[in-house]
This record gives sequence, C-alpha cells and structure tokens, in this order.
Amino acid sequence: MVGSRTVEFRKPVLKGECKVLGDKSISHRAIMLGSIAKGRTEVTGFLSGEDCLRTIEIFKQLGVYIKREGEHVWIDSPGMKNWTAPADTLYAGNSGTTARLMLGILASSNVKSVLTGDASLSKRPMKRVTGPLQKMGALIHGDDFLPLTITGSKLTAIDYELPVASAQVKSAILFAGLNAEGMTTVKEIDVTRDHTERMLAQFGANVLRSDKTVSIEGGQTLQGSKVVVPGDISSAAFFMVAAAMLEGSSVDFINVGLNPTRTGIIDVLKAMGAKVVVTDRNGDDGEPFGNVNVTADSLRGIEIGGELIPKLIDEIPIIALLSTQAKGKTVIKDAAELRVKETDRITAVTEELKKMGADIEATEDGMIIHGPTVLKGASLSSYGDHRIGMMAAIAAYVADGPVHIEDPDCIAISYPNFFEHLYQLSAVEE
Ligand SMILES: O=C(O)C1=C[C@@H](OP(=O)(O)O)[C@@H](O)[C@H](O)C1
Ligand SMILES: C=C(OP(=O)(O)O)C(=O)O
Repeated sequence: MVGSRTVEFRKPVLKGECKVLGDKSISHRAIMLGSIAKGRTEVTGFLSGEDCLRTIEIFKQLGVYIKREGEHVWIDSPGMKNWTAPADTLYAGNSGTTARLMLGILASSNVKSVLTGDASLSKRPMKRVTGPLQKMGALIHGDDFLPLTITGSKLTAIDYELPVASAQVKSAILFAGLNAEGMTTVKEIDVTRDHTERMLAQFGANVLRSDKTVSIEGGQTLQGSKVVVPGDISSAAFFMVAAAMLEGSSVDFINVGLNPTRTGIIDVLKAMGAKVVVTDRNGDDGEPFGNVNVTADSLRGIEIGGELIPKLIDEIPIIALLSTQAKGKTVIKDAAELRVKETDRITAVTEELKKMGADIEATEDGMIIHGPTVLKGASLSSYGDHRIGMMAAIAAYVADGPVHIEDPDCIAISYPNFFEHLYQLSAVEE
C-alpha cells in the first residue's frame, strides 16, 4: 500500500550539526569489490538504504558471506572465481547502480544468472551497458531492459568511448575489464564520479588514469580491504539547500564526502550566494571528506550546465527548488539524463513545483526557473522516486501552507531516517 505524509508549514531556522548516512555509490562499490576480492573486507559507515541492501542480498545469493550490523559490514568472500550459481533470480529492486554494475560483474563471472528489477528499474535503459559488454564477448540475453539473462564467460578487453557521461556505464566496463583478457580502456566525454577507480586501487588493482581516460589490465586478483564510507553529499544536499533558503539558518555537515567529482552542489550554492565553508578536509589518498558549513544568504539565479552536470546530477531536483527562491533566472541545461532516472525527473520536478505556484518550465535537457516565488502548500507526488520525495519535503519548509506528499516511503531507498534528521535540525527555533 502506498502511504502519504503531510509536512506542515513552519519556516523554521535550521541550526546545528548534521551527520548524514553513508554515501550510496561508495557503499554499493564496497560490497561489490569486497565480494569480488578474496578474503575479508570490513566496511564502516555503510548506507543501510534499500538500494544498497539489494546489492548485499545479490552477493549472498552468489555464495559470499556477508554480515551486517547497522552501518558495519563484514564480507568473507571466496573470490569471484569461486562464486556459486544463484538458485533464484537476482533482484536489483529500484537500484540502477546495482543493476548496471552487476551486469559488468556477472558477465565476466563463472555463473549464469537472471537479473530483475522493480517496475521503475525495468523501464531504465540497459543497452548502454549491455552494448559495450557484448563487444567484449559477454553473453547477455534480453532486450534493452531488465530482466536480462547473463551467462558468465571469458571476455576480451576493449577501448570504449562512452556516448553518455555515466559512472554506472564506466564502472560496469571496468569491472568486466578486471576479468577480461588484455587492457580495457574507457574514455569519458565528461568526468563522472570516480569511486570505482579509487576503490579498485584500494583493493590492490593497478588502474591507470589520465584526464578523462581509465585503463585496467585484466586478470588481476584483488585482496579484501577496509573501507570507510563518508557521508553522502547527495543526501546532505537536501539539508544544505534548506539551510541556504531559510533565513537565519546555519548548519554544519560532519564527515561528508568531498570527492571533487561529486561536489557540484557546493559550487552551485556558492555561485547562487549562499555562504559555504569547508573545513577539516581529509582522506585525499582515498575518498576525500570533511565538514561543510552552509549559512543562508540572499540567493541569485545562475546557469548550470556542461561538465558541472555529472558532478550534481542527483542534486538537480533540489537545485530546482533552490532556484525558485533565488532572484532572477536559473537555467539548468545538458541534463537530459534526468529523463531516464527512477522517473523522468525533468517532468516530475516541473509538474510538482508548478502545483506550488513556481515559475518553472521544462526544456528537453533541463529547466528554466524564475524567482523568487512564495510557494504555496499543495498535494505532491513523489512518483515513487526518493529524490522527488525529499525535494517535496524540503519544499514544505519554504511554502506558506502544508505540503501533502504521496508515497514518501520511497525516501528509504537512499535515506531511511531522512525525516528524523530533518526534524532534528528544525527543532531549534529562534
Ligand atoms: O555510479 C553511481 O553510483 C551513480 C551514477 C549516476 O548515474 P549514471 O551513471 O546513470 O549517470 C547517479 O545518477 C546514480 O545515482 C549513482
Ligand atoms: C539515480 C539514482 O540512483 P540509481 O541510478 O542507482 O537508481 C539516484 O540515487 O538518484
């Protein structure tokens, strides 16, 4: 059954510290690499969101021992050459990252499997991954969409130029390349998140990197490692935007991931006029992290496009809301990828913000927003998309009436205790 939730108008001042949950992209990769590698891997700060739990379940079905206690995960793997064939289909749920990265891993494994997903994931394009994998010799049966049947086989390395800026496609090819014959090279059109490259190196793989090119030699054996997952900047972004929009607010985000391929939200907040200060930066040899203070200030519209887009792709729904509170025109372009996320996020964002009275219009590859607008209370749909659900909740904080959210439970996909953290920050009123 699909539930609903009403978030009351309070226009609070947000104050205090926020420690968001672990990074979703890094959590997925920690489980994947810990299962590919031989021996023990220990993960701390793991995100227990639904998407990452799907990844754990899949590897358990492949015979990998995985124990989880909250944010702490222990993996004991026999190494990917010794996985067992799954008795049942492998279910990726709502998670594009699980599905696409698993395709690269399973294609070069020793097992035959069928990969499925929920209704949303079954509509998301997979050819962008199965195409290059088939060029490597992968045996994948099915169409552009899940379910797909994958018969693990010996692959041959390729040189591949990504037609879309996608870390999921890049990572799938690198995982396949890890077990293929020869040197696999992936060239990007724009730099995308590089967690796979960083973590492969951490697990002992030799990865060659220069500018927009990554190469990996096949046949390398990985050893288990220790992974510390920093806070998810894509989750923090919702509260960063809230702090930037609500006059008098100032929030400290503790131990949040600061990988430069992910920090586009900080660039945007600064360019729009919010005060953002980064301190205690650490971890530059692995995954950088640090503390970020965001303080509200007057906001102005800007243009967002080009190579910045992959650095904030999942933050665009909340940036659209931010733009409704900025003076002048904001243009978001080069973001057509939003149309093939959990839902068509260009349509979802414009339709829902229009219901609140926002001056927003969809374009083919983004949106144009004029502000500032006093938003009104409304009944909004999450479209079953966690990022749209969280945007709707934050929108309630700048609206002059209650916002009713249909199907807010999907927020647990990436942020199970989102409302708890939101209410903690807004409890301090001045
Ligand atoms: O590699 C990853 O972990 C992700 C890559 C991005 O998708 P694309 O690769 O499709 O751009 C992003 O939107 C997704 O939330 C997570
Ligand atoms: C697009 C997202 O995730 P995925 O592609 O893994 O479903 C997201 O988290 O916003």
